Amino acid sequence: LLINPAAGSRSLLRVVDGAGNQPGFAVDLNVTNFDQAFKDATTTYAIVEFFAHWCPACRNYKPQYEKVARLFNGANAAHPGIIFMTRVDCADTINTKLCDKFSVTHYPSLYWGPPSKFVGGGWDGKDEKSEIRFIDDGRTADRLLKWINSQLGSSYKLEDEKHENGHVTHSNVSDPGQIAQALYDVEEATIIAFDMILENKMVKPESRGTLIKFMQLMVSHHPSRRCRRGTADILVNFDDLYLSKKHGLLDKFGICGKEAPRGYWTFCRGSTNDTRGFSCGLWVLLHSISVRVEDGESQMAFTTTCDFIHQFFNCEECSEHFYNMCSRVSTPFSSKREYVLWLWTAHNEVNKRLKNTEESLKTSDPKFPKTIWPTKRLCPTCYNNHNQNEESSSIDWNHDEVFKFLSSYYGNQLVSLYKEKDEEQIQIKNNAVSEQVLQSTNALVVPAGAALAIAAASCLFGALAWFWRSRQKNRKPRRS
Ligand SMILES: Cc1cc2nc3c(=O)[nH]c(=O)nc-3n(C[C@H](O)[C@H](O)[C@H](O)COP(=O)(O)OP(=O)(O)OC[C@H]3O[C@@H](n4cnc5c(N)ncnc54)[C@H](O)[C@@H]3O)c2cc1C
Repeated sequence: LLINPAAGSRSLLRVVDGAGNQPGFAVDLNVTNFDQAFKDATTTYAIVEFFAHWCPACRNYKPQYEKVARLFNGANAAHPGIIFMTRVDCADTINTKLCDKFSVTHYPSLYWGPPSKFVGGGWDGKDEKSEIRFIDDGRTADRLLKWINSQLGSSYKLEDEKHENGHVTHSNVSDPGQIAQALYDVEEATIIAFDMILENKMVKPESRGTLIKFMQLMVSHHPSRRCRRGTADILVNFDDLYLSKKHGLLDKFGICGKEAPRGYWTFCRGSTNDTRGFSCGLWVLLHSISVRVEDGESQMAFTTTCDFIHQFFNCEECSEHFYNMCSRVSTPFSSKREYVLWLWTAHNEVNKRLKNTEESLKTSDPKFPKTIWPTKRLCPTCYNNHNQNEESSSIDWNHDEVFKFLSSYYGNQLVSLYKEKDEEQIQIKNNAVSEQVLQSTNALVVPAGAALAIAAASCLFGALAWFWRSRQKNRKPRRS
């Protein structure tokens, strides 16, 4: 029996069950590995199917369950990082006590909950507050997926396929719908960026302000709701966490909360593990912030991003080259359009440079060669001259169309797909954050961080943008 302890990771192993059946997508667990598997799971939710191998209905149910597990488990999952799908054979005597703990009375029985709640957990059907729930309508694949969709507010379909990087030669010229998958990558890139900053102890007195400003930008304009909220939580506690050197506490907070998936790349997955990933996710983060800022914030977003990349992106060549491009800007940006188009042009300058380097050194990802972007196929109207070769050194761009395209691609196509936490939890968090604000006396944190965090926790992001801007205008000079 095989089980990958990093249950949610990309390399989830297929399992051969005791009866020598074909490997499946659902992961077979037993009492010896049950707790560990859920401790290690990086998904937001888990499902456990309790079955008995002698039960004919369970044998018939297995292909149904597998159809759903295919969507969420394994290297080819269409929706990785969301649900860890498992099964336990209650007819195996070593599992008797485990099945008793979940009050399993008939087979198959399905349970749903956050992975951590299954660790040492159980279910007796009486505790209404239990986060583990009995799935009362999952008898076919269709019905189980419908039940899942009703929980998550999602619209997954049994036919969904992984955004397959390899199915066309030039994947980055293909399906515009793929960008919807990028939200998880943006979250992961955010987590990695902040992990690196902490691990490498990159926050110095001279770079602290840049980090705070970038986090403020994220609180208002990160496309992921849980990253906005996680960042707000950290900002509120920023002084405690950094000045008191309690860096370990940051793990407790999590820049994108604790539920954001780790170990997956979907939109940014390269054809090998050492291409794409983080740097692609970082670009998508920067673009998605750029299309969300207000006109009046564009210059601040530009300088903050330039400083952040310069001080915290620890690819030296990348950060220096990017900063050079920043330094060439002589007139302050007065509109979001200008900033969005500048970032797009800067990215294309990097693409152009890397295209030559990668071609000569043969280091490109064969399935993702660098191109001037967007290609004609992705945005035909971005090109004034439809006959012009995309490789041409001076493409006649229709900048209005490019701006429209970028605003949609990185804006409303890139949004949080998961369901909001329940209202009660938000309220608790909201109260906790408000408490912090009342107690805080730090001039920097209160206006810039805590106030944002309250709004973030309340999900009032429209109000937040207005509130923040008015604060920015009225902000008193910092205490030295
Ligand atoms: C700020 C920054 C500077 C970098 N500088 C360097 C460097 O100097 N040297 C180096 O070797 N690597 C550099 N990198 C890494 C490099 O740019 C790529 O991220 C990496 O090679 C992975 O490429 P990719 O194929 O995933 O596409 P990426 O270039 O990472 O792009 C990610 C996605 O963004 C979209 N995209 C592509 N071009 C544009 C555009 N012009 N505007 C908007 N969206 C676009 C595409 O959908 C693409 O798949 C830098 C990364 C960043 C974030």
